[in-house]
Amino acid sequence: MAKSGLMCKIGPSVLNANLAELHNESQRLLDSGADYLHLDVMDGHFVPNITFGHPVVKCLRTKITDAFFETHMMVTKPEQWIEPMADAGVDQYTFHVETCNDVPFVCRKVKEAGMKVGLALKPGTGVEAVQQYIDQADMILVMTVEPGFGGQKFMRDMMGKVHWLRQNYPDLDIEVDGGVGLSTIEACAEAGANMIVSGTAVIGAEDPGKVIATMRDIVEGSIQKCQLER
Ligand SMILES: O=C(CO)[C@H](O)[C@H](O)COP(=O)(O)O
Ligand SMILES: [Fe+2]
Repeated sequence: MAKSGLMCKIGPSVLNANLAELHNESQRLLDSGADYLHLDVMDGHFVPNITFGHPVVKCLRTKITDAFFETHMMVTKPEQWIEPMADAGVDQYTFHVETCNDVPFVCRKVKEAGMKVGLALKPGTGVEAVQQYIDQADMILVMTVEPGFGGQKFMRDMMGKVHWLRQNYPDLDIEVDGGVGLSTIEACAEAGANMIVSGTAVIGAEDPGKVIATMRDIVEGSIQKCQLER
């Protein structure tokens, strides 16, 4: 039996939380069992919405020193924010290939700045847009909503991309983001996603810890099943 190091990781998004309480809300999610924080950065150009940038992330880092921070960069110029985000204490810099003229250059710069590289795909972008760069990335993010807003409906037809990536790259970290919760996690797990972003479904839950634990059980079950079949 082939052995894989694939791990399930649950990374809540604070996008729809009360951002006046960013530190407390983030800490509550980590105390509820989150493995990392998914921080949605929007510039009002790449997506029709604005959230926060590196100054806010830097402040949050002074309060939360030990958690893994991923920034999901929904910005027109991903190369512009590499240094500021590294300085803010970001661990993984996930940027969209649609807006990037030179993906290998940005991957290299992100690594040189000491961060992991995530490559993100909008729903309309096929996996062929990242295929040639997979060896330069630590993770591929398959968006399951149009980026820009939390609380949207999960796009089930994105699972074909996740499945294709998992079939071809058994040990790759594959993240899903958008509309993921208890009613959609099985589809994500069966397709092969191992990094799960969940915003509204976790933030709005009476017991976020229970939602995170249930999603983890389902994803870990799929990873085990997949390993047994290999
Ligand atoms: O990148 C995003 C939106 O562009 C968010 O991460 C995502 O939408 C999470 O929120 P929800 O689970 O509520 O959909
Ligand atoms: Fe996101």
